Amino acid sequence: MMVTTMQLLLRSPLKSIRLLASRDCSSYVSRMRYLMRLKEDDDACRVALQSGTLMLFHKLAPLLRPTERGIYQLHKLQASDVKGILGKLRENEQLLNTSVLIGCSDSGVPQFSLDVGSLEQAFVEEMCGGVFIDLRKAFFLLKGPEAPLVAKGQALLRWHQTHAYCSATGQPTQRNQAGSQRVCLQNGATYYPQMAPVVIVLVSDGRRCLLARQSTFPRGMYSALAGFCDMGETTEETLRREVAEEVGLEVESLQYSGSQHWPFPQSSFMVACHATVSPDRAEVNLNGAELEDARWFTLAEIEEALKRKTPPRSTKGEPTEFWVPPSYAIANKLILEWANHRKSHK
Ligand SMILES: NC(=O)C1=CN([C@@H]2O[C@H](COP(=O)(O)OP(=O)(O)OC[C@H]3O[C@@H](n4cnc5c(N)ncnc54)[C@H](O)[C@@H]3O)[C@@H](O)[C@H]2O)C=CC1
Repeated sequence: MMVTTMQLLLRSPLKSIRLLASRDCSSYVSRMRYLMRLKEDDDACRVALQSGTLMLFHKLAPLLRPTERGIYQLHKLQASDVKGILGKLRENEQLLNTSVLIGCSDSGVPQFSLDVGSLEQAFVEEMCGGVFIDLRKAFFLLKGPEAPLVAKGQALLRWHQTHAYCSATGQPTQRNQAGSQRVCLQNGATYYPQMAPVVIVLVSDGRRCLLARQSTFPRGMYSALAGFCDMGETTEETLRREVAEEVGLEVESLQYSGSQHWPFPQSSFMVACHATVSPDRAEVNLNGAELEDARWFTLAEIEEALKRKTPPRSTKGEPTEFWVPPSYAIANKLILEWANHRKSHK
């Protein structure tokens, strides 16, 4: 009797786990190698564009599509859809080639983003049945992995819009088809898209956590401390310096939590950590030039704030109570982790 591969897999669960793992891995590896090739080979990238999906932006505002259930989704188009719109407007199809490569879906479809800011906004919206929405608002509306995807798409387009000239020669720079680099036509210098590294830290004294607010924050919102890395600094050095500068405290220990690309106001690479200070050296000495307030919060206060999906508002529509950044911000993740840790160690 012939034994099929599937039957063999069913007989040996351990083997099947190994096989599935290696298949998943190879599909991830092949997708990453494919993207690598598209970044290196302009012709291959132009071919991929014809069968890939496109996220449209208008002056950096992403195109979303309202669904029947009242939620918004990223509106993904094909190259042929965009060509149709360009044809109706009698615009040159070359605009399509200004798109940038963002990634590759799980099923291996390449993803691009394109800014159609030179076209009439209302016409494109009508043609696509979507609406261009400011990125901050879009972040609130999108669910799951769509928010980071749209942030990445916008960040790369923004970088190209602001790096059309070489900072050494003042001459135009030329991009590759994927949009992963620009080269100065005069001196050959290569420029790569950049993010500014930022350390964000949730400080705890073991019992409470420290949150702060700037005067520019929405009313009532407190967040973890954050600061840009100085040239040559390590994560640990930035973290210790920022905590000392902003609230006058000395960090005793720190622990890495995670990271996030943050598109506001421009691309930052957020490195998130937890840190502790000694409870008998926890008196805040505020740097009023940077912060409006910094306070210690108890677990009960934090749990209350985490429960609120939207900030509580007065009749005039202004937030009235303390609230924390929404779930898509890594500050929220830090606060949630701290609360869970405190609950399990009470
Ligand atoms: N995703 C999240 O959960 C959170 C993200 N953030 C982000 O972290 C970043 C840093 O936060 P803050 O220090 O509060 O920001 P901030 O925007 O108040 O910047 C503080 C100062 O840093 C300097 N600065 C601005 N851009 C810089 C750059 N690219 N490189 C070096 N220095 C720069 C300026 O002097 C500025 O006044 C901001 O982009 C902010 O949006 C902050 C809190 C939460």
